[in-house]
Amino acid sequence: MLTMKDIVREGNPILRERATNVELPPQQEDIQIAKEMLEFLKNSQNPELAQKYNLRPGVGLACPQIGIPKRIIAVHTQDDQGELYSYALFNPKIVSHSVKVTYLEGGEGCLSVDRDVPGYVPRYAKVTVRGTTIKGEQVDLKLKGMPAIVFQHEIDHLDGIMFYDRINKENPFTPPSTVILNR
Ligand SMILES: O=CN(O)C[C@@H](CC1CCCC1)C(=O)N1NCCC[C@H]1C(=O)Nc1ccccn1
Ligand code: NI
Repeated sequence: MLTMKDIVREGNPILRERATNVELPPQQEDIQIAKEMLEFLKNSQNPELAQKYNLRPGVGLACPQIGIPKRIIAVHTQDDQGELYSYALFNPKIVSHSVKVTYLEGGEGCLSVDRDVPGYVPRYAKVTVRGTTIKGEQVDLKLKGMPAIVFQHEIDHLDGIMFYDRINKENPFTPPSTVILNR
């Protein structure tokens, strides 16, 4: 099982690389990786297991974070209606998004970042994410709220982008507003 020792931390160049697409249909090796990533998230959200194995609770994980530069992500989170979003996706990409931008009030963190980096992280309020599931099916996930934010955080990892890259340098707490460009 994956534990925190498997999570690479900032400074490791792999977090700044572009991860490579996995071959489709997904091969056994990649399916195994995806399953272990999802398992880690479930374990990390189980108080007994998190304590027993000293896991930091995670709602998402990207393959580069376990030292493998492949385009595989796992998400295990709830939306504000309490609906569970539990997915492992191969080669995920945002195929459409809202103009509207949102952000987590408390800012974001990262299991690969052992420090607090305050500030609002602008995210699209709604996204459609296309990817391939462990079963080999292509899905288009229409997401908003927390799931939308988590998927965007994970897909950024596949392109070597860390959450703090998106925080406004001048004023980290400027609420990211959607500027409709004046034509
Ligand atoms: O790339 C993936 N990662 O780095 C794990 C991150 C991913 C989330 C950060 C913001 C959006 C996606 C993660 O899950 N965390 N970041 C560090 C703190 C703990 C944890 C977290 O935010 N937990 C949480 C948040 C809301 C509700 C419940 N739990
Ligand atoms: Ni992260």
